[in-house]
Amino acid sequence: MGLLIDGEWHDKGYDTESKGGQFEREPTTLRNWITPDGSAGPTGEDGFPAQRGRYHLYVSYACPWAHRAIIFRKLKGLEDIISMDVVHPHMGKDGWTFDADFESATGDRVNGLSMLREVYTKAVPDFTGRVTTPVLWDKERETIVSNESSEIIRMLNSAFDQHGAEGPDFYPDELQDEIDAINEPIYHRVNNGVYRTGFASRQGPYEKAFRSLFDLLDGLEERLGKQRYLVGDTLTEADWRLFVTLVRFDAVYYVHFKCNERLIGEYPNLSNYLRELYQVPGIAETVHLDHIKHHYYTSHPWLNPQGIVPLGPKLDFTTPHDRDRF
Ligand SMILES: N[C@@H](CCC(=O)N[C@@H](CS)C(=O)NCC(=O)O)C(=O)O
Repeated sequence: MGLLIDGEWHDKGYDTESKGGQFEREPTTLRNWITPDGSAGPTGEDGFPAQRGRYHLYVSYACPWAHRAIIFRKLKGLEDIISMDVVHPHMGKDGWTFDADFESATGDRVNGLSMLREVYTKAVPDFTGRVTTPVLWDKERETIVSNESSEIIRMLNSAFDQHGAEGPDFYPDELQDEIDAINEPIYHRVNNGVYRTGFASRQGPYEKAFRSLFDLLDGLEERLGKQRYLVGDTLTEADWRLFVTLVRFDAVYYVHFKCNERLIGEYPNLSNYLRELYQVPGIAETVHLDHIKHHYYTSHPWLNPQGIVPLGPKLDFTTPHDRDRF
């Protein structure tokens, strides 16, 4: 694992010690937007109009942030409109690579590169920052549109409506305030919270992140006992953002990140909700537990020095759920 500084690769992990043992995720910096007419979005520059065949997603099947983008590409019917390549699940001293010797890892079929960091330096030769997935690439301008998943999913949700996108609107105008309001704590305390728990390098920050995570999971369990989805009876972006963490939880976060107060399988509402989302047509094929387990258990040697990938647990998200009671 490492990062680019002025375009040069440095094999360096996360610096939690200078932050008192806390893990802090660095903000993403490449934040342009694809828009229907190519005008500028809320951040970044203009010149990225929605077009069939022009854009490409680089993803990891292991990564929850990339998983959001994979889900939106699938549910919005964009698979023939936006192409996609999948990195190797192991993130070692070179960071993400395009080695294709793992089931469903594709290599780089657009730029023919061997490491994801080369995609970054092709776009920004003096790039400084972590080399993260997902990356939304513009084949025409040969540059990165965005590496911020929360914004990529908003583009996929609405920018391609005139170019064959289908499926529901997961961020409808009338629910935006409520969606934003629930996304905020879920991002800090659950999506990023599992990382804050797992990457904490001192006891105090670990316990703080752990408590904040499970307090919110308890709150979500209660909320989902009263309504079908996070925002009433409409399946929205907020649910997909939570789903990607829940689906990894029992296989990885519970053990590897020491998030072990309770399994998701032990929460009646959260586990039924997780199964309902998993069973939405198209979603199961976006979930690659082999990539997920291989990535986490082999890519953080300070947490799991031998890199043994556990064989369990036995998980079955296809059994019936009870969410149609709402
Ligand atoms: N804010 C980014 C975060 C993406 C992210 O951190 N991805 C992880 C994989 S799960 C990554 O590529 N990490 C590489 C690193 O930290 O060096 C997003 O949501 O798109």
